[in-house]
Amino acid sequence: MTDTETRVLSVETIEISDLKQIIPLTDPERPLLWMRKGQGLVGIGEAVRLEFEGPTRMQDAAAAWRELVDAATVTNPVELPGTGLVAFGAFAFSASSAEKSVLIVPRIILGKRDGRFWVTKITVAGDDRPLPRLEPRAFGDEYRISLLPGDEDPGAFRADVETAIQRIVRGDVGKVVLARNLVGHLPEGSDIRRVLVDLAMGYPDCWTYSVDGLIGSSPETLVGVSNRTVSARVLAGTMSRGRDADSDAEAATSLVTSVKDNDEHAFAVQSVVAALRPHSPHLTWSELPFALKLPNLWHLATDVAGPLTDRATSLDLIAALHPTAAVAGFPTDAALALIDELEPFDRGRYAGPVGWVDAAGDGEWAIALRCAQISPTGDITAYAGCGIVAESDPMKELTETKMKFRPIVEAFG
Ligand SMILES: C=C(O[C@H]1C=CC=C(C(=O)O)[C@@H]1O)C(=O)O
Repeated sequence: MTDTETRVLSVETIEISDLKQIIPLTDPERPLLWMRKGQGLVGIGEAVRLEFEGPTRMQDAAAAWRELVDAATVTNPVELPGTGLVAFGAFAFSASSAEKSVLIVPRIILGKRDGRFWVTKITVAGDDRPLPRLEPRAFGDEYRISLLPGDEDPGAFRADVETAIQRIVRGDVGKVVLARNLVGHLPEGSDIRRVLVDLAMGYPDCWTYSVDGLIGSSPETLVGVSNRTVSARVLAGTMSRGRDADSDAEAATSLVTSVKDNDEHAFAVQSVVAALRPHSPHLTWSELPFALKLPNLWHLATDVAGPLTDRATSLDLIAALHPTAAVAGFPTDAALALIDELEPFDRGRYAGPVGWVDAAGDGEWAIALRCAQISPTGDITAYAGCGIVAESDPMKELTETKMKFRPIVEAFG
């Protein structure tokens, strides 16, 4: 349902004794999923769909969500994060994107967290359709899909990085994040949950998500809000994993001591802290970033956290944070202008916020990285980008995009 008239929802969460695998429960062709370390949420069906676009898409979503929540009757004795009324969301990176931003309230949500399990059923006043069945569905046929260069070949991407470096040296911008894309096609009727299982098993410490055709495994928490506490994990600065234990340790050491990567990282931390401070004046974070190990690469990482001193919801905070310097650059406006000039494609929801929000406004939102968008006709577009600073080397940045494509390329292949 996409009209603007406020829906009256009736929501009931009950605790259940067990829930094994959650991915088989969601829809094979339009799965709704949010998962990390084996726990999370799946949605079945669509009770309400709200669409947004333009420069105020996140603020509009925050306002629409407040209205929907105010009109809902919620029975929720479980009171864990992710229980009661919840919407899954995915937002376009750019204010001028042709891709819609969405909040989707499923008809049924199943969740597991800290050894507890629940089912939430959501009905819309006047909607007499029976609720979808709540049982695992067998996986569809296996498939292997190759993803090939999309709007630019690797040489053109390297040339863009070279141009970006010149602009940085000239002083137009301090850092810019440039991305490229890969494309492929998913045959009709393919079971997308196969890719999600691969991502969730291969990258258990990342957020594996699927919202309205946007799928991926992101290591970066844009913002989490729980019990009036805000948290974020800022990533920027990347090194490939070593082939053996010694070279891997060396890779981690060279990342944490790299001036180029630390510069790139500092921009990203500053942008997050500046956006969150008005809502959380007593934020804390470590002075030096740590090396976060993923199966395909190392990242420089900083965890930021603090108590919220206002009534900001997680949707208000994604509006305040997006786009961070980890996905746009710094200063933001100059970086966005350079992205518009150099990237020959619409990023869609790549590098935008993806996650969920509940009735209290709490939620978990990642930056949509290591992802692909699957269109309703099966076209797949995968994205990966890199932070460019004055010391960047175009060839190394191209190699970095290849490492960042790995989760998605391997999950489809
Ligand atoms: C823009 C991406 O990664 C960002 C997050 C972590 C490390 C990054 C980097 O080292 O460039 C990027 O800022 C991407 O994966 O497409």
